Amino acid sequence: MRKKITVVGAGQVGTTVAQLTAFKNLGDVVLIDIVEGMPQGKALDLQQSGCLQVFDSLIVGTNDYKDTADSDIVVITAGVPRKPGQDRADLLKINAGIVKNVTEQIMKYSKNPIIIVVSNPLDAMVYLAKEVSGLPRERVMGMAGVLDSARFRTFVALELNCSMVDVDAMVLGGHGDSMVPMPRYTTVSGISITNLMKPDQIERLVNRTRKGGAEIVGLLKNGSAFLAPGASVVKMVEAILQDKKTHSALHGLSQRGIQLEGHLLRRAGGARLQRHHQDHRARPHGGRKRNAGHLGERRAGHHRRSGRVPRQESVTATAHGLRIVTVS
Ligand SMILES: NC(=O)c1ccc[n+]([C@@H]2O[C@H](COP(=O)([O-])OP(=O)(O)OC[C@H]3O[C@@H](n4cnc5c(N)ncnc54)[C@H](O)[C@@H]3O)[C@@H](O)[C@H]2O)c1
Ligand SMILES: O=C(O)C[C@H](O)C(=O)O
Repeated sequence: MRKKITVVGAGQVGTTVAQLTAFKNLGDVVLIDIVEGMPQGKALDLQQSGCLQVFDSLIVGTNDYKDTADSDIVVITAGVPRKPGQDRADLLKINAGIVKNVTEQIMKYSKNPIIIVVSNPLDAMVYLAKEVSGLPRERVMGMAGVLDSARFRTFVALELNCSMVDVDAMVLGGHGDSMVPMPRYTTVSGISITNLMKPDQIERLVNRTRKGGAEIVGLLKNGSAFLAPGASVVKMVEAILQDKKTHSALHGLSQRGIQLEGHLLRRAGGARLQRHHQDHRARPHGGRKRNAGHLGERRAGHHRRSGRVPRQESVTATAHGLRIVTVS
């Protein structure tokens, strides 16, 4: 049976996901949006590239959730992107309504899909989709780890003037300024960048990675990144459908089942939040202060050496005074 991949939201990210999914022949694609005619037009356009790009995936554009029935994977990109000067969290109210509605519609027609959430603020939207769908946590995940790691890899490769393919990077934590790039476990052909770069160089790249999305929003002025995000989603789709067991799948799946304590509650008001006073920043070159980035790095390092995939990583995001628990 051919796999069925539904992409909700036929905007910038959704269209890129549909196109790359088809180009890689990963299965049939359903592209759904609330705007009438638009997903149909894009689907037809994409279908007509099949004989040129050599794929035989069937591409359906629709506004009707019946067409999404029995999807194996559903990618949720529906929602508003941020504008320059906005934080991802500013999208929470509007996108929470959209993601809730989309998840309810999806679950009417697909019993046991794997959901990959893209809409921002990512961690909160993953949590919402998991709660609304009622699916087990391993079937609801967000796309961010793959993208954030790809950005770190790119910046390292550009800095060292080496091939991006030789760079392996790890970024843990939520998709925001509190993300934790891990320099000691970021390598070029197996050599840690802490042996290849000066501390201030690394700090610059870590900060650029954390602000990677905002940098592109500032340049585009009307919308946010979509090419690397689309490619990141398709990397995850491919890893899942082909059970690739690659570490880049781990990056993606490390976002799986994120439980974001307090983010939604904080907006709802009145919730008691866990506040942590530790500095959340990763400290690539040590220092006496133990912080969340360091602890996360250590734990991940231990698991890497022992060959085990970390079952659970805790990362403290002091930016919002919240505790994010990432379960993989
Ligand atoms: N997780 C990440 O790393 C990452 C990366 C890039 C973008 N994003 C987020 O993904 C979202 C989409 O970004 P984009 O650039 O594709 O935006 P876009 O505006 O180009 O596309 C969004 C699409 O969603 C559609 N939509 C809105 N409400 C809908 C609904 N109820 N049902 C179906 N479709 C609906 C819109 O009509 C539009 O076509 C944004 O929230 C953005 O912040 C996240
Ligand atoms: O920055 C954004 O708002 C979009 C996305 O989260 C990204 O990191 O590119």
